[in-house]
Amino acid sequence: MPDTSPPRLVVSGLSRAFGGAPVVDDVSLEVAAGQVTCLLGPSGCGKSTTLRMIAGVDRPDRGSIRIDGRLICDTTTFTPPEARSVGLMFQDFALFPHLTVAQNVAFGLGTDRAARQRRVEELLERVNLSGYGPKHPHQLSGGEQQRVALARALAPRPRVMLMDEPFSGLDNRLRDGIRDTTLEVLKEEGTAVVLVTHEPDEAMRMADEIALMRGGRIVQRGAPYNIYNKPVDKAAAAFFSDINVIRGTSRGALTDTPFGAFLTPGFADGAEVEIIIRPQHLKIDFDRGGRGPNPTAQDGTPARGVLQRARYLGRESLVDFRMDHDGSILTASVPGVFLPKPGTALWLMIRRDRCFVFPVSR
Ligand SMILES: Nc1ncnc2c1ncn2[C@@H]1O[C@H](COP(=O)(O)OP(=O)(O)OP(=O)(O)O)[C@@H](O)[C@H]1O
Repeated sequence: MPDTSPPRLVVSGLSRAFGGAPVVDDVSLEVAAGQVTCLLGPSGCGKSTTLRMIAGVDRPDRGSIRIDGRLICDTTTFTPPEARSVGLMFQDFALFPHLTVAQNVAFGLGTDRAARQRRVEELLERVNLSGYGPKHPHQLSGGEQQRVALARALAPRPRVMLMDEPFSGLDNRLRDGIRDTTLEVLKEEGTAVVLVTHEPDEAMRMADEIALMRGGRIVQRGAPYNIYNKPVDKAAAAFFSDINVIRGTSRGALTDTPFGAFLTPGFADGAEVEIIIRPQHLKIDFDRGGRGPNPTAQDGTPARGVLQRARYLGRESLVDFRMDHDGSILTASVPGVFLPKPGTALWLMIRRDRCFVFPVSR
């Protein structure tokens, strides 16, 4: 039987202005039980304000919020935060220092002692901290404290979990492991999650769906694969990685470039376009006595450039070229170690299936 129950969380047309300046502008979201939606965007784009309205610590000027189909907030209704069944986790999550780990986790639970104890043990096991119950927060590492905070937030079985940059206070080396543990626990608990982050890697790692925000609006929503591979515009592409931009003019639905002609359907004759390509989708070939490889349907025509700088970053090498045709700099990334000397002439080709074409943005 198809599931006809409403999504766990439905946010419709949420808007908020401060001093007349819109900060959140017509934001809509649906999050199903067991799903993680990441609000992703640069600092100041309105992510935290959106989260605060869902939490009930701020009120929207317009729009509505529903949990399990129940209206908890619109311009006339306001359910207080503690009655929303919402769990919160923020960057500066503070455990109660005078309480033990077990008491921290049990904090929001009811009065049935045995049930409390069962839930605390269950959660400490889930976050791999069985046996830590009697310790105090100061005896724990930052990562362990973070896991206790997660257990505490999840203990009352919130219908929706709201997380604002929950990992940003942690050491880089700890982060990936804690992200994975957190995701596993959230999935086991089956709660709907809205996670705010400004880090694309974190969103790609955690999210079932990414809502990309800019200037208070959601500019694109979708699975990480789609957001990365079908960005709505140049800025959306650039948010996830360095990009290369090649400009041209569309004629007869084609744009001629030193890398051959690109299909640019839907553009009027004379329209200026930008062809966007990520560094990992540039292919490099060696110079064969002043010539590159032969053009192919997939990679187009090679164009010659002179290596300016090559850097080894561990997993890959990043190589900057000054292109012969116009002196522009293009950046290619190559898996592993690739460190030719500056001044080396090489040929670049562009993976046609990996390009995005947009109107010129000024
Ligand atoms: N209570 C407030 N009064 C006035 N301005 C506010 C208030 N809260 C937020 N703002 C402003 O709204 C804008 C968006 O803030 P918000 O915290 O939602 O952004 P964000 O995307 O979460 O960014 P960050 O990652 O830096 O927190 C900012 O310009 C901020 O200064």
